[in-house]
Amino acid sequence: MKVSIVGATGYGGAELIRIINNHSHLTLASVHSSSKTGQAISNEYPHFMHEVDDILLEINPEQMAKTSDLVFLATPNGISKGLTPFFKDLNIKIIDLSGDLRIKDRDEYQKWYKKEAADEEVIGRAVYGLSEWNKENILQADMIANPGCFPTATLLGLAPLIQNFSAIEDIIIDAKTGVSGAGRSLSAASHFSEVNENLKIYKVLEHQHTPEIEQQIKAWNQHTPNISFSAHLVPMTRGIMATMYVKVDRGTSFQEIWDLFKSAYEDKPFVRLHPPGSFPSTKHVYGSNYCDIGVAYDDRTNRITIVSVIDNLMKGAAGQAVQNANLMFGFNETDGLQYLPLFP
Ligand SMILES: NC(=O)C1=CN([C@@H]2O[C@H](COP(=O)(O)OP(=O)(O)OC[C@H]3O[C@@H](n4cnc5c(N)ncnc54)[C@H](OP(=O)(O)O)[C@@H]3O)[C@@H](O)[C@H]2O)C=CC1
Ligand SMILES: CC(=O)N[C@@H](CCC(=O)OP(=O)(O)O)C(=O)O
Repeated sequence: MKVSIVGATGYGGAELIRIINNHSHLTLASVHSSSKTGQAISNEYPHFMHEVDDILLEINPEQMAKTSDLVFLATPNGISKGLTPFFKDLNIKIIDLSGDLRIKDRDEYQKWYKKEAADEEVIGRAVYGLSEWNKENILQADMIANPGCFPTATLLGLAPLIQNFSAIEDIIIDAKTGVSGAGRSLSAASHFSEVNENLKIYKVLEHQHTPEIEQQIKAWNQHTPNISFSAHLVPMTRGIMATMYVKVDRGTSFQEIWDLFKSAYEDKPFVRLHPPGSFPSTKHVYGSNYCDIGVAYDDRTNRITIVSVIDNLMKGAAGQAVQNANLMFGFNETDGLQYLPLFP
């Protein structure tokens, strides 16, 4: 299968190139840019030198549909909602890495993203690509809204509880991310001297991933309460850790919780449970498509602590996007993604 990438000069696009270069069924047909056409992608990213030297092309949906079966849109929020209508009647599947097509309620999107939402029809067509939990719909889809990085870590950690435990009182999500989550473009917030030796909370009560997480947990169980979510910037390049505290309104036991997680994830190749009493760190998944999870239960407070880690550029973006492409085209779910994490 041939694929093209819009936004190839960004971190998500570059990670897609790295994976596709190693994939047995996906081949890179073309890379596209809105600002650097005519340059080689290896000029932008010298680590691709002699392996991927494709020239960046302009974004021409009709031309792309002639040479590709699938296009990845690795563009900032607000761009793909304008691009997707041009692909509408063309024979090409779409995986959008941005937040544009994830939120079904247009008013909610506008409230949290502070941008005009995509057309109703496009949003209706897009299938939410949380690979582990929406497989049946992804298999049939021709357009995927790839989940956000924090929602991926959070939802994989919460799923076994929300889906099976009806009595949940309260959910607090305390999340941390590395700086590559902000993309490649320059900003004061990701400046070395403002990130190094610093720990910063941001977008307090305003984070755009809040409605995405709530949309999915309420789809699993409509009685689930709203979440308290906070994001922190940590001086590291890659990685997300979501530490979640879930209060239940009846006594349970570690064994009951553990059994739910074990049965939820025993057949899911990219979700690994840490043995009781041990917890993952971001380096356990660095550069890989794994989501590692650790769980504990405090019988003094009736709170369950879940720690979920991913690499934001892999399972949080490009890795999950390729996992979804594998499902859409009927390949093995793990094709091209069987990297062991880079350690140390
Ligand atoms: N970084 C991460 O960890 C994650 C990112 N995402 C999402 O994935 C998407 C890509 O993120 P990321 O790669 O980090 O972002 P970057 O900022 O690194 O890259 C985005 C790319 O989009 C291109 N672009 C900018 N404006 C336009 C435009 N008007 N039309 C077409 N292309 C444009 C730019 O390339 P050029 O100028 O060459 O066109 C740029 O390189 C975003 O929506 C992000 O929210 C999702 C999960 C995790
Ligand atoms: C460090 C940092 O700024 N991270 C970004 C990650 C957003 C992202 O990539 O997700 P979307 O596709 O939903 O925008 C943030 O927290 O907003």
